[in-house]
Amino acid sequence: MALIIGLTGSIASGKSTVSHMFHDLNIPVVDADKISREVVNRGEKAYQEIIDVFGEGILTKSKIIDRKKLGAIIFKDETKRNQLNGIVHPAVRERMLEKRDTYVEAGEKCIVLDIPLLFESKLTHFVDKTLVVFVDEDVQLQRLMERDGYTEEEADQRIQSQIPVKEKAKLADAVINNNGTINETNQQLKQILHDWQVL
Ligand SMILES: CC(C)(COP(=O)(O)OP(=O)(O)OC[C@H]1O[C@@H](n2cnc3c(N)ncnc32)[C@H](O)[C@@H]1O)[C@@H](O)C(=O)NCCC(=O)NCCS
Ligand SMILES: Nc1ncnc2c1ncn2[C@@H]1O[C@H](COP(=O)(O)OP(=O)(O)OP(=O)(O)O)[C@@H](O)[C@H]1O
Repeated sequence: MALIIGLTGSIASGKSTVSHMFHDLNIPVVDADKISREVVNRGEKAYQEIIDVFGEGILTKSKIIDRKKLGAIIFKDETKRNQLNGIVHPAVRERMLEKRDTYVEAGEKCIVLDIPLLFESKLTHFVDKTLVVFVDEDVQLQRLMERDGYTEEEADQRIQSQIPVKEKAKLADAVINNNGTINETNQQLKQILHDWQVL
C-alpha cells in the first residue's frame, strides 16, 4: 500500500521548495498547479469554457490564456474566482488522480499530491496524510511580493483568497515551519518522513 501525502500551505508559503526536497529524495510529486496550466492549453475543453465566461480579452496576441490578466480579474472578485474554479478544478482533479494511480501501479511506496487548495476544495479524502508548509503572514507577504513583483495590495488579495495558513496548520497531520532557512525546512521534512516511516 502506497502512502499518499497531501502537501499544502498558502500562496508562497514554500510548497514548491518542499516539493523539490521530495524530488531529491526520489519521492514522486503530482503538482496541481502544473496540471492547472496544462488543462487550459489551446484545444482543451476548459480553454473554450474560459473564453465563453471571461471573453476573448483574456487572450494574448497568440491566443493563449493571459494568466496575468485572468489573475488580475479573479483574485479581486470571488464570484469570478468561483466561476474559474468551476471550469478548471474538475479537469485538474481527474488528471491528478490518473497520475497518482499510475505511480501506485508502478509500485511507488510514497506519492505526494501538491495541492494548494487541498482544504478549500475539500480534497483531503484523496490523501492519507496532510502536510502543511507554514510561514508567518509577514514573511509570506514579503516573499510573495519579492518572487512575483506584486504590489502589497495584489499580494494581499492573493493571500486573502485562501484559508489562512495558520488555520490550515491546525487541520494538518504534520506542519513544517518555513520561516527559517531552507536547511531547517529540509531537516523538519526528513524528521516527519522518518516519523511516518517513509525514510
Ligand atoms: C488565475 C491564474 C490564471 C493565475 O495564474 P498564475 O500563473 O499567476 O498563478 P499560478 O497558477 O502559478 O498560481 C499561483 C498560486 O496562486 C494560488 N491560486 C491559484 N488559483 C487560485 C484560486 N482559484 N483560489 C485561490 N488561490 C489560487 C495558489 O496558491 C497557487 O499556487 C491561475 O492561478 C488559475 O488558473 N487558477 C485557477 C486554478 C487553480 O485553482 N489553481 C490552483 C490550484 S489547482
Ligand atoms: N526557507 C526559505 N527561506 C528563504 N526563502 C524561501 C524559503 N522558502 C521559500 N522561499 C522563497 O519564497 C518564495 C515562495 O516559495 P515557494 O515558491 O516554494 O512557495 P509556494 O508555496 O510553492 O508558492 P505558490 O503557492 O505560489 O506556488 C520563493 O521565492 C522561494 O524561493
